[in-house]
Order: sequence, then C-alpha cells, then structure tokens
Amino acid sequence: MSVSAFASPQRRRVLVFRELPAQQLALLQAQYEVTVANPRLPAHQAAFEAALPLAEGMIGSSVPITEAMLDQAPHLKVISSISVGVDNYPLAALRSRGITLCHTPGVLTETTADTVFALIMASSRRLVELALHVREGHWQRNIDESLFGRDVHGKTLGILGFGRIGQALARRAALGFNMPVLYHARREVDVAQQAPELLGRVQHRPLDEVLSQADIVAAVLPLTPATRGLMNEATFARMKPGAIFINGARGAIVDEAALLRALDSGTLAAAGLDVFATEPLPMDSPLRQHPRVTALPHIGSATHETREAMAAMATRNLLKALAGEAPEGLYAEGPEPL
Ligand SMILES: NC(=O)C1=CN([C@@H]2O[C@H](COP(=O)(O)OP(=O)(O)OC[C@H]3O[C@@H](n4cnc5c(N)ncnc54)[C@H](O)[C@@H]3O)[C@@H](O)[C@H]2O)C=CC1
Ligand SMILES: O=C(O)C(=O)CO
Repeated sequence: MSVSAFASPQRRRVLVFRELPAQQLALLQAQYEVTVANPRLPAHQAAFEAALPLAEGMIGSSVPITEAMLDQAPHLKVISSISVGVDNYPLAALRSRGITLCHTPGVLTETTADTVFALIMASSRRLVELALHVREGHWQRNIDESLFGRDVHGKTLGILGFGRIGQALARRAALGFNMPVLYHARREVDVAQQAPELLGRVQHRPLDEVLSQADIVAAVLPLTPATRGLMNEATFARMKPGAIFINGARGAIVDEAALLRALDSGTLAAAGLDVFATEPLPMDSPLRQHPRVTALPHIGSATHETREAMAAMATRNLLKALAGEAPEGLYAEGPEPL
C-alpha cells in the first residue's frame, strides 16, 4: 500500500487507515478526498497525522484509535471499523464528542465460528503437531499412543459469550458433533426465539459451572473492562484437569502467563489461540514454541470472501453515516455498559 492523497480543497475528506480493496476505495474516491495511510507503517505515519485535522470520516481496522488522535481530528464525524470487535476505539470519548462508530457484525460470524471449530479440532486431535511430524520426516513407523489425540464428538463444549459467533459455534458443535453445550454470557438467550435449532441442546450456566464441567472451553466474547483478564490463574484452576482452552475472542481476555502455567502444570491438555495480548505475537513469546499450543495469526475472519464482505459493509457504513443516513452496522452499546 502506498501513501496517497488526491488533493482538491472543496471536497470532504476521508482517511483510510488500513488497506481497502480497490473497488471500495473507488467508491470512496468518487465522493470524497481520500488519504490512505496506515500509521502502523513508519512510512505512512506523517501522512496519517497530516490527514487527521481535516478528516470527516475514517475507515480501517487493527489500529488503536486514541483520544490524542481524536484531539487532532476536530471535524471527525464517523469512524467505520472493518471489524466487529470495537476494543480499539475509545468508546466514551467517541460518545462525548458525538462521533458515530460503525462496525461489521454478522458478515464474519460463520467464518469466525469455522476458525474456532478448526482450532477445537486441531488442538484436540493434535493436527498441526502431527502434520509437522510427517513433514519433518519423523513418520518412520506406526504412531503409538504417545501421539494419540482426544475425541471431539460427544464432549461437552463450554462457550464464553453466546452472541452471533457463540451461537454459530454452538450449531457446529451441537448439531454436527453431538456435543452438549454450556454457555456463559451476560444474559440468558431466548433459544426458542433466537436459535430454535439449538433448543434442548444448550444451557446457560454461571461461569464457574461452565469452566468446571466443560471438556473444551472456547472464548468468543468482546474485550471490555469486564472481560479483560477473565481467564487467569483462578479461572484456569477451575477448569477440568486435562481440558482444552480455545481463544477466538481477543488476547487480553487471557492472562498469558497464567495460561502457560495451566498448560505446564497439566491443568490444561492443550490450547488453541487465534488472538494474543500483543499482535503479531512477539518472537520471544513462549506461546510460539509451546508443544501443546496451536497458535494462529488472528485469522478468525481471514478468508477472501469474508474480508471482502467486511470491507464492503464498512464502506457502505461510512458512506451512509457521512450522508446523514442510518448505517446497517451502526455500533450501539446495549442497555448495560460494556
Ligand atoms: N478471532 C477473530 O478474528 C475474531 C474475533 N472476534 C471477537 O468475537 C467477539 C464476539 O463477536 P460477536 O459474537 O459478533 O458479538 P456479539 O455481541 O454478538 O456477542 C457477544 C457475546 O458476549 C457476551 N458478553 C459480553 N460481555 C460479557 C461479559 N462481561 N461476560 C460474559 N459475557 C459477555 C454477550 O452477552 C454476547 O453473548 C468480538 O467482539 C471480537 O472481539 C470477532 C470476529 C473475528
Ligand atoms: O472483526 C473482528 O473483530 C476481528 O477480530 C477480525 O475479523
């Protein structure tokens, strides 16, 4: 991606802070003066900062937007995130400044649930480890039980967060793999109304019960002040000995040092992680090399189809919101603060 600006003083300005497909960029350029500058790239930082003072709209993802940036952007009306998670945005500051936040719920739900289920399979059946066993030439005779995995079908799945992705994950587990599902969420879901196909197959339980009864626990809830560090020394200790932990949410919901201790003490048999406290995962993180960790580079929604759908939805959101119309992906905080 190159830093680009198409100057024309009278047009309203939009700042694109992460790569956008050409088609979406063209839609923006047809109506707005567009600067493309990703502040995570040193070569783009100056252009990003120079664009803030005139920007009315911003679109992108994976960049923490700070109050200091908002201070530099007095004309900003809309931020359109190419993500469903909104933990990169200072929600209270946006609210108090009257800046609209949009996101991309729904279009990535099924793909992210696929990724989380893939991590469940990979961690339980040791798929990555055993594929490397073949690739590295260690398959010289039939494997013995030291390399056996664990069944997935029929095991109890605990889901932390039972919204769009949690319910899509439950469908895969309950309907495809005959797994009883326990879930922990801020409130009980009316399954008969929202997911009738899961009636009788999922149960809402307090966190402690989900942790102590599930064979596999998968986190798919947002990162908020209430969920930061949710999985820590005490909560890992409540999990079944030999259980598997999967994180498809955000890295910071987990105390990574406590996770490593839980793996090394034998509390956890394995962990499957798509997200990390620091991304990309630092080279010296012990999670990179741990034999019982399957680590992915935050690919929950990373398919061609889904990333295109997210970019298209985020672009529509931005154009609508800047036109003063109601965008499909308006981020609205629920009745309870996050
Ligand atoms: N790994 C990846 O690439 C991806 C990760 N995600 C993460 O997944 C999250 C969930 O996405 P959706 O299912 O679309 O969201 P959603 O809003 O539909 O569902 C969130 C669920 O979490 C629950 N929840 C929220 N705060 C809670 C708390 N303090 N305690 C217990 N439960 C709580 C809610 O009650 C709800 O059941 C996103 O916020 C994002 O962080 C989303 C997409 C891709
Ligand atoms: O949408 C999100 O929140 C992601 O993590 C990436 O798709």
